[in-house]
Amino acid sequence: MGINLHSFKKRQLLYITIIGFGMLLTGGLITGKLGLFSSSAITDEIRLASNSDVATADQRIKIERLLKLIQQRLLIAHDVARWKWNHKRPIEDRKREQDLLAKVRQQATTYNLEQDVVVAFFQAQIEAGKLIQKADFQNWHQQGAKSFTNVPDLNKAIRPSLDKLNTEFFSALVDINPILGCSTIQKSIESRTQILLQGDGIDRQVQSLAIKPLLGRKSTSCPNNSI
Ligand SMILES: O=C(O)C(=O)C[C@]1(C(=O)O)C=C[C@@H](O)C=C1
Repeated sequence: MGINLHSFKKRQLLYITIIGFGMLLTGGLITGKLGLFSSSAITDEIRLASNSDVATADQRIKIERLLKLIQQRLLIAHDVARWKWNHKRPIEDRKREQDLLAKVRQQATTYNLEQDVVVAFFQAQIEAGKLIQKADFQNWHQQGAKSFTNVPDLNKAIRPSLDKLNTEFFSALVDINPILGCSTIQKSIESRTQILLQGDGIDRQVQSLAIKPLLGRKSTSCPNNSI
């Protein structure tokens, strides 16, 4: 009796599942055939509701390339901090920041990018890097850390490697710029950030500071998700 009841319940569940799938399938076919809900805004919403990352493979490559560059730049901040700790120099160097931002503002025109967007992006990278440096200093103060050995020179090695990254940043920004306004892309940047933008000192605050300018554009649905 127990066994019979069990198998009856199992069969009931199977029927319900089959009917459910059937309804979903016919529903999909009918809406597909009639072209109902075909506006990209609605499909985007449906996709977003079911999956937070619906970027195409090509779009993901662009997003990941940019996030990897952000990560690389942020991790260099530890070397900057070590050099400044050894040389008892303040974390902030306003002159260097101003020079750097003036340079990228100029470069933006060469790359056909909006100047203010580019400046905001690099400013965010500088601010995020400073958060990492400040956390390092705080830890070292608490630990009573001494001078570090084998630290690359700020002017001869570290700053040139930061500058070198800028060329790659521009190429990545040019690539991603046309799709930055898409809500799907913005969602994907946010979700890939949690996975890829990781490493020593890169906490949530640093992450969100670094990607904020990428999410600033008014979010619209992409007319065609295959851009
Ligand atoms: O070059 C430095 O001295 C750094 O500390 C790096 C950096 C940057 O991220 O580019 C960060 C903070 C300074 O105010 C200036 C520049």
